[in-house]
Amino acid sequence: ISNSYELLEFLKKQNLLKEEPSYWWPSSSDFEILIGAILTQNTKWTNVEKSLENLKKLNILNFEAIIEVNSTVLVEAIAPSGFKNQKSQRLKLLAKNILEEFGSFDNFCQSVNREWLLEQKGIGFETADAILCYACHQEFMVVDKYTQKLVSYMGFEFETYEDLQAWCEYGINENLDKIFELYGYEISLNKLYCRFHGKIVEFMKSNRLKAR
Ligand SMILES: Cn1cnc2c(N)nc[n+](C)c21
Repeated sequence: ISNSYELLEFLKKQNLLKEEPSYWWPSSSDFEILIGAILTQNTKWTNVEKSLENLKKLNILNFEAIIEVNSTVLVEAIAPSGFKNQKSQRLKLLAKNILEEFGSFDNFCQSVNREWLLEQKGIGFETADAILCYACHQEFMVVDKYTQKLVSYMGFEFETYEDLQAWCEYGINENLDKIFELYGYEISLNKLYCRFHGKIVEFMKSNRLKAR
């Protein structure tokens, strides 16, 4: 495997997403993905699902409710995903800033850029790209520790998050015609990034690599 297109081709053959939603990241609303992207930091996805379940029961998966809800209630609701005090403060602040700056979730998704997100407390490259890609459906690919591990198995080493991201995005963009053949239709670049990252995560979680 010499580029990210060949990696995608290899992963596609494993049918890793057959049980998964078409954009991989599960959600009944894109707003929920914004919250999940913060909650998933430094914890297992199953813990995030528990926190999201709690938030759904409280019916507070919207900006106004996240801002208004009593802090202790929010802290306890997101406790399963860890760092509950820090993450609840950051969720409230982010909801407030987005409402002030963009007025609505839809306008946020159309207008927000990576720089604005990176200025928000508690949002680094991976969280910003997860929000941009999965919640806002903009053309950014998420890379993470799973991606790092998989490409280093293939003999690639990258100094930075953005070098790894560039390698993943470049191979895809350079081979779009072959990818449309592979998928049998002109899949959007955002959906491609969503699924490619999802395949990498599911592949690494399936321990197929360790077994080899
Ligand atoms: C959405 N999402 C984010 N991180 C995930 C993970 N590790 N495993 C599975 N899913 C669905 C995830």
